[in-house]
Amino acid sequence: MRPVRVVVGRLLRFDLRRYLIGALLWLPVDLVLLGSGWLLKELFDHISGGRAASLDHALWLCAAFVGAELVRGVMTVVAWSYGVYWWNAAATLLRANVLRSLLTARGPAAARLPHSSGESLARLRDDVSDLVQLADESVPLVNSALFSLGALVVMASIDPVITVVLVLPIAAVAVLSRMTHRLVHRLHLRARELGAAVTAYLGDLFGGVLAIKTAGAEDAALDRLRGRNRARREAAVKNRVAADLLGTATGATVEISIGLMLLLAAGSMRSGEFTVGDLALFTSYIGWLTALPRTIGGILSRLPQAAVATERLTRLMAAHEDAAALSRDSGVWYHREPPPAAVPRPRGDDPLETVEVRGLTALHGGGRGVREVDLTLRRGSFTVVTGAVGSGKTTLVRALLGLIPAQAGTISWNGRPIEDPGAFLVPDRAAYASQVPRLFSASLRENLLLGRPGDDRLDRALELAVLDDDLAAVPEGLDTVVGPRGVRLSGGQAQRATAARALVRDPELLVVDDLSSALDVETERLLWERIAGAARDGRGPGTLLVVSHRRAALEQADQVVVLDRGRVAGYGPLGELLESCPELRRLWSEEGVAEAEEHVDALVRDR
Ligand SMILES: Nc1ncnc2c1ncn2[C@@H]1O[C@H](COP(=O)(O)OP(=O)(O)OP(=O)(O)O)[C@@H](O)[C@H]1O
Repeated sequence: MRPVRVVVGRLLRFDLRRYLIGALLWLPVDLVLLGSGWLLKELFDHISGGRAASLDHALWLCAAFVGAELVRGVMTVVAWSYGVYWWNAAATLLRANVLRSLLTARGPAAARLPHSSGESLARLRDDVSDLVQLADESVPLVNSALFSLGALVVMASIDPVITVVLVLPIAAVAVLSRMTHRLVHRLHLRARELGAAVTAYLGDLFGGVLAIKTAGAEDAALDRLRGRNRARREAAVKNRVAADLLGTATGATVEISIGLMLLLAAGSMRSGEFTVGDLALFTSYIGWLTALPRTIGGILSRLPQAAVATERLTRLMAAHEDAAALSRDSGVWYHREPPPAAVPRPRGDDPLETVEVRGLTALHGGGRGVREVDLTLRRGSFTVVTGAVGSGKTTLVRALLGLIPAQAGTISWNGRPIEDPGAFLVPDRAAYASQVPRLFSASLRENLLLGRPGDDRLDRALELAVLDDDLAAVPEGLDTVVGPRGVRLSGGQAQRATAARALVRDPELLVVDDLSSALDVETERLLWERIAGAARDGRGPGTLLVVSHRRAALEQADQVVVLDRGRVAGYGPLGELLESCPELRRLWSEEGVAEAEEHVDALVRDR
């Protein structure tokens, strides 16, 4: 439970002033209750003739009671509205810390994310809410404890015996909550898990609408959704029934208490020791006295939920970050402007001379990947990684860039080992254009710059990525909204946009993962000619690491790395390898056939 204490403690402190103001606003709400009970007692004593009756006095008491209740109503609205602000700020803090760690902290973020984005979102929504809710319970806990103390003192001063007897059923509520909290927790957790599973599946469905339609799998997909929803509904009903049963037991306690009080008070009332006003006061306090055991029961049942939430959220963050980082006061910018973003590293600071990879082993869950790869990238070199499908090309470049974890090996920059490649090999030291393009629903300009200032680098990047002609064809040029909610670019355009996004960062090392899947031979040839030409003239990234099996790329290369089932099968200049490496010869001849076929197809199309 220590991590939960750390998170809740920090949540309470991060905006202490607002938290205290919120708590103080609730205080009168509970204290007015004490006063209302006393006013009721006075009123009923007057009406029942327990005191010398005076209509004026009774009316004043009525007015005071109504006034007190009005004040309580207004204070409830004010305190609640203010509390919402704190609640949201606390939730934002947790979410911002998780996102910050996912986006910036050391270590590959992909390894920390659950399999579906829907599940990640469900965690950011539900787990965060569980933690903030627990912290928020501290206010009713203190207030109901203060009210209970005050009420018990007042009641005991009137009739200590009845007070003690009344407390017994209320104590029973606390015991009941304690006894059932494991069950309630288990049911809650199950409902949460199944809810997250439905959210995750919906996310998959939305992402895969086209695949489902083209496979004619609509019914099967809906059946599966219904199945998951059924399980979720059953869990939700059980969860609700358990919570409501507990609530009903609490309500019944109040009625039992009132019954007990009537039985016990009957004799004293006849003798006049216990007045109608006392009865009114006791009745008005009893209902509110159950708030304390209910709040304690609620906190006890939330504690295990909060432990699960803390663990799940911490797992989304980098390995070295813990509950303290989850709730670190990194600032929530509601009313102020956030501080300016960190200024990119100035150029010329330790420029790339060599990047050396030694004994790099990066394996996926099934044991596939790359083993013991050695490779040296010199300033100004053009290196092509090639190999058959599944030979480990993507794994190699991603492990080099620290985007997936490596089990062994070192990567050095100018002879010095890089401790955390994921944090070090970033723009403008290195930029990566991945094989699968990812465009956001924003203008093409925003997609390429992603927060960088736009300058002449953008035009140059568009030209090097052979996107300049395509731009003329899209309706609003760089201002055209692309991505899932905009104009759909073709596969080749999207891949070149990804390449342009990497180029605009003006990196010293440009890493490009297999563009050939969506580019025709001629476009790819033009692209490598432009990029290699720019590297020679100093107008583009000096050092290139490219995954490709196309002749267009291989012909530009100073050195080629041939991978075969995760191991280096050949490493050197193209000419030498074509003589010494059978695997490259095989790939080269296959590629020649493919290019010839593509050429013939183009001729037929043009005719
Ligand atoms: N996330 C993963 N989990 C498990 N296995 C993986 C994962 N990613 C890749 N692999 C496996 O690792 C091996 C190398 O994959 P990789 O994507 O690096 O090959 P590649 O040479 O880039 O293939 P392609 O030419 O198809 O892009 C393959 O056998 C692949 O199935």
